[in-house]
Amino acid sequence: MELDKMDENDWKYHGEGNKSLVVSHLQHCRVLRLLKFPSEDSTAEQAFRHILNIVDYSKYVMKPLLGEKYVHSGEVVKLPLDFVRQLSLKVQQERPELRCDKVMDTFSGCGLCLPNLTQLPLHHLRDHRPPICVEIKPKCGFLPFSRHITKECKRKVCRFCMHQHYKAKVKPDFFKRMYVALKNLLEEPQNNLKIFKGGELIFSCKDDAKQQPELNDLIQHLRPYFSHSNGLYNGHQPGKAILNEFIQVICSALLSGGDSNRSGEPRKVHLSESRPHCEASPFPRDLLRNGNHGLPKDSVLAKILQVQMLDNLDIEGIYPLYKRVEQYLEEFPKERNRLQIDGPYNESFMDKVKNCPTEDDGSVEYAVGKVHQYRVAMTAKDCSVMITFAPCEEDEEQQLKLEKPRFTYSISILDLDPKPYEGIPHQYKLDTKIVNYYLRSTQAPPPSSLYKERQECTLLFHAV
Ligand SMILES: O=P(O)(O)O[C@@H]1[C@@H](OP(=O)(O)O)[C@H](OP(=O)(O)O)[C@H](O)[C@H](OP(=O)(O)O)[C@H]1OP(=O)(O)O
Ligand SMILES: Nc1ncnc2c1ncn2[C@@H]1O[C@H](COP(=O)(O)OP(=O)(O)OP(=O)(O)O)[C@@H](O)[C@H]1O
Repeated sequence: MELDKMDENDWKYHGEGNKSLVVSHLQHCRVLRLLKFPSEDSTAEQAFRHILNIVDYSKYVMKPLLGEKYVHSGEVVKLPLDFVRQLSLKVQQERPELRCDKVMDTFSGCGLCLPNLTQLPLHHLRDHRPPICVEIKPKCGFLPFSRHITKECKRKVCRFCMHQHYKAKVKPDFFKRMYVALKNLLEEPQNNLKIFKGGELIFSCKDDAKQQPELNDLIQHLRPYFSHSNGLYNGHQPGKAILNEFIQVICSALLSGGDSNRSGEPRKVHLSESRPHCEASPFPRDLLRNGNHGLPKDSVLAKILQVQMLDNLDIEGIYPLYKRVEQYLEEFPKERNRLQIDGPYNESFMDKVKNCPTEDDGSVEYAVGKVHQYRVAMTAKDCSVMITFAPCEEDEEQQLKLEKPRFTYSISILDLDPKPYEGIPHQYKLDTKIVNYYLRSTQAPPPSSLYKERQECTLLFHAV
């Protein structure tokens, strides 16, 4: 990619979230991630610093915690301003209305260049069928174990379920739901699930998607990849067989640990054996009944859960520590840099995350260490996982161990941006609102709404 010869016609709109907009190259397996801001009053300097922070945070903090193989930090590129402005005009009509409250950064001339993770590197492809990519957000579903928790319901119902209740929508949580969840995901129109084919979005459940997803269309897209399934179920429900196989492929990849095919039986990590489960979801109990309660140790989901669990004090335990840091900074404002409150996110920041004292000795160092850990956990609670697979030849190295057909695959974790220190008071208030709303609305509800709530918070199996 020659940065001085950038042409907006070589790029197309790929997707966006709350904080960034992504365009993909028409020929090369690259994307550009451009920041978005609430208005055009941010400075180029701020935007540049922000994007450098994103790369450093990914490289020095999240990558060592989550694993080299899953994280692609990308590189900051300086883009011609004219190119960025033209690009912004070009993509505007593609943007979902709900996301247009923010504008693309057209003033800093900076972007993040990353591999297009919806594609597979070309050398893997010896087949005419383009890669399929599934993107999910494995939101946090574990119950907090902190002694600082004041509301008993937080020990029984996970924040995820309560937040969904608060937002009146449902999102995926892989730790508890896996296979059944994927089925549910495909049918639930408000989830964070995207499916790409050859880099093109073919299925999206996100509420900002332009069209509602159509399961039958998805089955048609998937049919050529699972053609041997067509004869199953006596031909009555070939769509169901195809979806089942598709889900199996995704589950195998998510549980594979990247090298399970080389080391034999994947090792299990028993994360939930003696832990209580969210009462709003019957799924963990079902899993336990089947003895299937562990995640393989090196699997992407185990890695993410491990980092999410760095939040071991809960926001109720973190908020007083945040106030301790604030009080200290009021007295010693110059200490902000040494404590790396706003970065830089380098090895020294990582040291503070890793070597935070286990017991509160009343020091500001302890408070800062815990606040940093909390922010890292927040990032892991909001990241996305992309599983990209394509049919492969028998002798290819990284394969999913399925009888038939065989796929080559890659797994990546994306959206690993730092969560702002200033966001902690907001998180604290939000937590109170979520819990209070949950308590208010679940105390003595009419029978019909009780039933509805359980449906919303749990995973139910529906025939496809
Ligand atoms: O608060 P949550 O759990 O709803 O997560 C927010 C996400 O909503 P989701 O529920 O995943 O659709 C939200 O995603 P969407 O905008 O809904 O796609 C953002 O990721 C947000 O993070 P940030 O403010 O952009 O840094 C996320 O906020 P935080 O991670 O900062 O809480
Ligand atoms: N490297 C990549 N390769 C392919 N697609 C990508 C890549 N990075 C991002 N995307 C796509 O662009 C979308 C938006 O990117 P991203 O999640 O980073 O935005 P965000 O604004 O940070 O999200 P959030 O709303 O969670 O804050 C993703 O959901 C994904 O579909």
